[in-house]
Amino acid sequence: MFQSSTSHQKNAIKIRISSERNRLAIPLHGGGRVIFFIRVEANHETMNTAIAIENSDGVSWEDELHIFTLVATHRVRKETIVGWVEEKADASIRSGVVKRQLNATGTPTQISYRVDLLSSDSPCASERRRKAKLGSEVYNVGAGIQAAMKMALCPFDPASASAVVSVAPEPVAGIDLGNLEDLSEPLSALLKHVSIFTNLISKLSEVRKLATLARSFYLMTSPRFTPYAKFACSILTMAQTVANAQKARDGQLRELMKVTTDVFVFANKLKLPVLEHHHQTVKLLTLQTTECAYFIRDYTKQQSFIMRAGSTLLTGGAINDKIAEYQKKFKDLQAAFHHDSSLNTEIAVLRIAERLEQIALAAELDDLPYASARFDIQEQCLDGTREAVLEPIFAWINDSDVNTPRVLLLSGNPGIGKSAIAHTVSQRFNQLRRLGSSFFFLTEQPERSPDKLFTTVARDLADLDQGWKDALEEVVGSRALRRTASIREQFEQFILRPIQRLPPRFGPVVIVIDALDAVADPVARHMLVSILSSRAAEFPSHFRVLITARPDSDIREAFRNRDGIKWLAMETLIDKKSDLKAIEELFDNELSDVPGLKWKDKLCHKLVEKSDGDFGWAAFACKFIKGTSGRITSPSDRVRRLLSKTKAIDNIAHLEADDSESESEGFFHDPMHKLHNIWYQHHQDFPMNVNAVPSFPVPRAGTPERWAEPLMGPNSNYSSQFVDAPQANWNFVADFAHVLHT
Ligand SMILES: Nc1ncnc2c1ncn2[C@@H]1O[C@H](COP(=O)(O)OP(=O)(O)OP(=O)(O)O)[C@@H](O)[C@H]1O
Repeated sequence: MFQSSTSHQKNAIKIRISSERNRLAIPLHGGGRVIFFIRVEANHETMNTAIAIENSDGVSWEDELHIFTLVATHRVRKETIVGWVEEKADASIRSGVVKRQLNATGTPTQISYRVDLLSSDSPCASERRRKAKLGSEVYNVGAGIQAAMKMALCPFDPASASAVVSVAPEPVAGIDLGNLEDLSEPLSALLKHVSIFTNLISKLSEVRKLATLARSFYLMTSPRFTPYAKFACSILTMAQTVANAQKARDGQLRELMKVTTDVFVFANKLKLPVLEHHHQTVKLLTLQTTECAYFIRDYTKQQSFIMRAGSTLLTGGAINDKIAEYQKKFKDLQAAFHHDSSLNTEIAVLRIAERLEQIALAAELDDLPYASARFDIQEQCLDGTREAVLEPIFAWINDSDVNTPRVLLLSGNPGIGKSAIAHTVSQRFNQLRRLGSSFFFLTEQPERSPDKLFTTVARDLADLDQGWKDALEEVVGSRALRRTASIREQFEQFILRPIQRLPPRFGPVVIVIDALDAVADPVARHMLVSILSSRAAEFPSHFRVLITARPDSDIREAFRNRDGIKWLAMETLIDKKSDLKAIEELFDNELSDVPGLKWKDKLCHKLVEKSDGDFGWAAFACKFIKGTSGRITSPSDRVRRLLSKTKAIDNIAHLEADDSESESEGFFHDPMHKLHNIWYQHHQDFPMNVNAVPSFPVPRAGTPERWAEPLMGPNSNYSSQFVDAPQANWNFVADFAHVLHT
């Protein structure tokens, strides 16, 4: 094992490991596929190299590890240590390739490795510099614990970060600020145990998923532990970097980390069935750790934050009280494991609980128009799906860099799954008590109108945060103002003004606005799009506003190349392979019990292929196959029916014709959805002229001919409705008719 000397600890060391060809003669037990990997241990942390498989040349790795100690392991069904080397990482081993005999193998086995000091222009060093310069670590939250560990353990190079190390501020009264370097050790230990825990509960999630998936597709209530544990790890990792880079100390914070670590050490010793039994406590533990991680990250990072807050409510006393509350919560959680009881309390969150001073006159917030337009737990992404889209969104939310764009536009074509993402993000941050507000526009629900957006957001924020409530009550002023219908005035008075009065906050506050494209009123839409795209920078740095929309031309134009805006196109993020796998799982769970349907049958697997990764279609297919009314009664016939038709929207009408009694609600039954899809299919652009379209009476069932009838026949009752429509609509009508006939 390499023993790192103190003098080397601050340097990044690269270890390149490769076995000597034909020399890794390790006795294999029991046959089967043998996988080799190298486990490296350093400072009580472990990590594995990529997997290698033996071939005629032996086994070799080309991997870079930025830590010091090394153990080689060999896995035959279960993990077995087949040999190791132990060595001091002194100058002698940095003189080129080193060959060593592995200890503890039956047959003499040699491996060779090289240890290099990283040059200052190596990717690792420049990556570290880049991140240090940004002042925060940007992590792909979902990339997994190993990645987080890798980043965390990349030894800190003071030279590369010195340009950005800030000078510790004067201590604020009541807060013991000293040398933060002292925090890196407890933080490291906490990170290690959170990471072990993440791996542990990922297995638990698997167990739970089986049970969950057996339930209805739409009812996804499974506790989603792993993402939070990953959050916590990633956020703690950021804190660790900052803790390394800055000079301060806080004994209480260290104590909090110790208490938290103790809980994880304890929890990590529990067996899976026990954790399964305590799933509510496990969930609370992961949520509480994430909340605590935000606190530790921002506390260690933002001395100026504390300075500014010092004069208000974030005095040392308030922070100390909160740390004590966090500690108590963790102790309660540990006790819940001990006493076989479950905790049903909410997590402790640092909020400004006391009232702002000098509030002139508290106004009645009920006067502010409010729309019930929040997220719906049943509309979330199917568990484990769309991680490739969710992860960059979580990383953006958790990025503590003050320059992070406040607004993220997630664009995507109709039915691609934008709203499902918006519901998922809302739900996850709601559980963390960090969802400021969520507003889902729906064409068919006009009460979710644009002139209620900002007032609803303002009231939701007031429910979340007493400080916001105070600030809002103070600024809303007269009744006339509270009832203003001007979107701009609402934004300025009910969002921006309270923001300016607020002291800084710990951790992110997330606001989700879904389906901006569904705002039909052109004047209101123009105003909303303009405000959201041009005034993003006025939100405070911990605000994250996620907006989803189809890529209509007005939205594209407004959000393109704007400061403070991040734009992700869903099409570029989707991982089709994993979508297909998730759809297969969905079909498996939904259809395997359907009487008379042999799910394992090739026919059914063709459904997966046919879905082409489209969750909307997959959900529709399940519903259709399980339907009990209509002319086609046998589920297998229904499958055949689905497979015999193209996936084009118009053929769903055909299916309905044969099964006219089948459920008529749902994704493909929404006439507006169909019309938008057909428009997009032909123009690759939005918007179509939505004003004329709602008046089009799309029959809920019928053959394509019947659908086309109102458009095609000059004497038709319906076609007269289009006589006054602008030319653009005639183009649309022509396209629509064309699609129906092809
Ligand atoms: N990851 C997912 N897991 C389960 N269902 C999904 C997923 N993604 C999408 N769906 C389902 O697919 C259908 C279409 O998704 P969604 O409404 O989110 O699309 P959209 O991009 O918002 O469409 P639109 O632009 O028309 O509003 C819905 O029934 C939704 O529940």
